[in-house]
Amino acid sequence: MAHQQGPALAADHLVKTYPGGRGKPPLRAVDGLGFEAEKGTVFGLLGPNGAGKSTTMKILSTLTRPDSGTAYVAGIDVARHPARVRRALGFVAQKPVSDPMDTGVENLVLAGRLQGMSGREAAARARELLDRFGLTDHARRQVKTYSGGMARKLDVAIGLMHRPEVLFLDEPTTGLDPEARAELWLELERMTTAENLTVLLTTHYLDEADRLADRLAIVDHGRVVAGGTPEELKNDLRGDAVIVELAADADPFAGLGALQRVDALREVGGDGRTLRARADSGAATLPLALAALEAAGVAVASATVARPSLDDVYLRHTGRTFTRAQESAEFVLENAS
Ligand SMILES: Nc1ncnc2c1ncn2[C@@H]1O[C@H](COP(=O)(O)OP(=O)(O)OP(=O)(O)O)[C@@H](O)[C@H]1O
Repeated sequence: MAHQQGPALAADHLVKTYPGGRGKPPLRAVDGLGFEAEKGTVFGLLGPNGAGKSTTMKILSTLTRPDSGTAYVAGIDVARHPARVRRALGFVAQKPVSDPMDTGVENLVLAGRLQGMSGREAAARARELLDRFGLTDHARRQVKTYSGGMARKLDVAIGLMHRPEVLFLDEPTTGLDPEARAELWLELERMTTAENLTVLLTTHYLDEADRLADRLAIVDHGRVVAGGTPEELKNDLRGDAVIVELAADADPFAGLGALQRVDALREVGGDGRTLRARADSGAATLPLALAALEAAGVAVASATVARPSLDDVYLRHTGRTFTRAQESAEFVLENAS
């Protein structure tokens, strides 16, 4: 099924607006978004809840149509040949697709049969995938007895039954405990190599994007605000982050003023009692920052120096920390329900 020349995934100027409903204005969930992913790589769409990642994935997987823009999967135009696109991709949605009353192997074989595989072919592929995901010993147990991590692995295996060229993973580790997340990361890394897959991954976990994605796009309000390899994005920031947590009774504005007067600090900003800045050498600059705060009478609770993280990249490009963006997205979701 070698369809394509050029990138395995390409999206250009995608726009998608949802009707508002109940007197609310329409919502532009995707607003001119574009990216390209090379064959055999993992491409990450990183953004907080509501940034437009799932909608982008739905457009690329033909589940919804964009208002405008183009998208290609495995070199196939999504708008013109949706059935061919669906054959070329595997989709692992946020919600489980397996039937909890069926066994693992039954779920896999059914998925294969639905994709047009013969019974024998489906059984062989199921065995192969159960082995790859370490589920062979649990193959004949009902899925309702599986742990969250095992059920997620089965979902990924179901998405792979028909040997897709491209696998879409929508927030694959949401809801898993740290151990299960780490194990799934390992499996995903092994699998992408073994199957020579191109993977499109959405995530709101910075560490997941950092670990799994060869390249990523940071998505905010339906747009790509920055793109590159995780290393490139972090290196672009140059220098260390200096983070100062002020004492409960300290005045954050006085703290900001004091840090802004330290020559070696740049990009000074604050979020409540947390003040952040960048410095070429964090270790050398931290004492100067603390001295400036002390001279201004601003009490400090703790101070840290850190190498640039994707959180810093996000802050640089969106003006807010990822944690804050995620919290406000969760607040909106809770109040909408
Ligand atoms: N079918 C729909 N109808 C109306 N609004 C929708 C619909 N689907 C998504 N939205 C809204 O569009 C915006 C983008 O949602 P989307 O699910 O694409 O974001 P996301 O980055 O994937 O977030 P999440 O991690 O929560 O899935 C959100 O504000 C969401 O509420």
